[in-house]
Amino acid sequence: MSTHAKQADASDNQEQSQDGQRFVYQDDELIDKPFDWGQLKRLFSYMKPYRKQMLPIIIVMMLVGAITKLTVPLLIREAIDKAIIPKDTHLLLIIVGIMFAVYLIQWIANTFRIKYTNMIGQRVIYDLRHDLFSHIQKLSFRFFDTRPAGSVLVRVTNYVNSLQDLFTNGVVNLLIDVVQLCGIIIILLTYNFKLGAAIIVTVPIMFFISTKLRKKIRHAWQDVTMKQSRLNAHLNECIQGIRVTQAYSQEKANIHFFTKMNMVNRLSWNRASMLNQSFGPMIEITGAIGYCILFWLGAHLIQTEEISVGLLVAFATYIGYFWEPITRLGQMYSQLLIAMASAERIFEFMDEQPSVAEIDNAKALPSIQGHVKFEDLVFEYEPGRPALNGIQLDVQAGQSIALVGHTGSGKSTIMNLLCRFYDPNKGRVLIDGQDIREVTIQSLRSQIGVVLQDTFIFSGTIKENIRFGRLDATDREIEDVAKAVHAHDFIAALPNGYDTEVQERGNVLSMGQRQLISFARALLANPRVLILDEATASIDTDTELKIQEALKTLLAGRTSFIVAHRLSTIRNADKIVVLDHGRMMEIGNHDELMKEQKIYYGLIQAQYKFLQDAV
Ligand SMILES: Nc1ncnc2c1ncn2[C@@H]1O[C@H](COP(=O)(O)OP(=O)(O)OP(=O)(O)O)[C@@H](O)[C@H]1O
Repeated sequence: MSTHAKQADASDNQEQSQDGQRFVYQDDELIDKPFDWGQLKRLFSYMKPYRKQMLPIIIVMMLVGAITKLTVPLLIREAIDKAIIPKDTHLLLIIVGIMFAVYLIQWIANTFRIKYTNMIGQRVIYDLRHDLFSHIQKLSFRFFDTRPAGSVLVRVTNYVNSLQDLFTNGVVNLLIDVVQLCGIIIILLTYNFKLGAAIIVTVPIMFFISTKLRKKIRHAWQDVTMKQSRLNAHLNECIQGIRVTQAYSQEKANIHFFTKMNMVNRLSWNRASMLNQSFGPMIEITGAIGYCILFWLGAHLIQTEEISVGLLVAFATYIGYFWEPITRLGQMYSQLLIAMASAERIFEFMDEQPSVAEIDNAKALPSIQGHVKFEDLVFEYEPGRPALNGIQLDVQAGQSIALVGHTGSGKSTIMNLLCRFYDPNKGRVLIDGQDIREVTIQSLRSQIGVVLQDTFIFSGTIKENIRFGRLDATDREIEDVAKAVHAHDFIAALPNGYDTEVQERGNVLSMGQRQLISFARALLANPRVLILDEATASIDTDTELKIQEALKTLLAGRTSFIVAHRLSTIRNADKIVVLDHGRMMEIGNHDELMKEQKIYYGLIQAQYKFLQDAV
């Protein structure tokens, strides 16, 4: 990034943070890097599968298109010199006929070329996006911990899109332009070296203007894109947080901030578009210089009978042809740089290895009984800040364990390690005596059910949301599990029952309803080990009772770990583990721990007091 751009950017960001103090957006750096051939090669490897089927057709069509285009001025010369001036109507008709045929061939060639380049372009983009998405799906939690969802999203959508142009037009246009430009230069120099050489002088000037000005224009458009993505990020945040905004009456402040961003966006667009508009006239002026040289020198050469009038007109037509490939070649370079930068960001994600990886000879975990053992676990999300320290726990198959402790004490982290979303820094997690790092991730996770506090409901029907637990479940099985967890009644009362569409994140459902659906989902999966992060939100007594009943069904016969908030759940647990700052402080059942009158006792006392105060 240039110093100027950096400064502008920094001051911009600062301005925004000073203004709002709330919204500060991190931008990807401006794209201005040296060309990376390795990256280009990797990118083009995506064209390999289509190399044999489509590329030959495209190249032939491209050559036919370029050659026919270059033939037209020569036909004009023939027409003027041999038919129009000598008044040979018959020959003129023949030449016009040939010209028509040439245009027809050119049109057919271009149509096919565009069709096939679009096809290749679309397929390459499809493959690239597919690979990127599949890879991201496999990445570990650590990856998502450090990246906002927005930045992942932008790479899968915007950056992949920005490569589309390169594959659909860029590459083929580059070849066409080079062939066309070389063809014109050869023709000009062959037909009249003196006149040809004089006109060609304008080529480097055009090229210089094109690349120099284009660079400025490119930066200006990148600035527009950056401002727009900030605007998008802000818009997204505002819509997601609209309830909080309205609850705190912050609409005015938000509108004010948005207006400023909108204005900055408009100004940057104005600048880019002004620069863009100045480009055309500058190239035209250079073209005009070419015409002046042509007509001045050309007229002289006609007088000395070195060239014919027809050739002069043909040369004038060729000058007209210069401008298109030169402009495009200038554009192409910046397009390539942008594409390379996008590719770099895409490949950066693709090269990211899941931090939780399978060992080479990982075997499938056989059907488990559910005996879980944590051996001296130590875990840090960030170096030097242990989230868990010396966790030692032996859980027999079928036991239920309640994990309690203050917020941030490490309850969810234990669950994360059991599911192998992270690997411990020290120690082991064993299931039925098997170290979970030695088995395949799929075989491990498929035998562990997880019900999270923030129940995720996908867009789709209620039925499909429950089926997420086991994709081959029948409708009957879905209804059975829903009945077992007491979700059937409320689902049946919905307008379309099990086929009712729920929007993204299940906004139309209440917290309790969402929980019941996630219980049904987990019950359908029928795992031997179940992890349950209880929702803290208080719900009405009726739903609370339903959830308790549902929980009984869900937990029966399974090894379960519950981040427990409800007194009823805690009381019924076989073992209660009390955590504090990542350490296990107490372990025992409710009565034992109450007798000890230590941390657990204090927590329960506090909860009772809270409940009593609330009544
Ligand atoms: N993804 C993460 N990256 C870095 N630190 C994290 C991450 N997740 C949790 N932590 C830290 O690890 C510690 C334990 O967090 P954990 O989520 O296990 O606590 P918890 O007991 O489940 O809390 P709560 O009851 O609030 O959910 C906390 O200090 C937290 O700040």
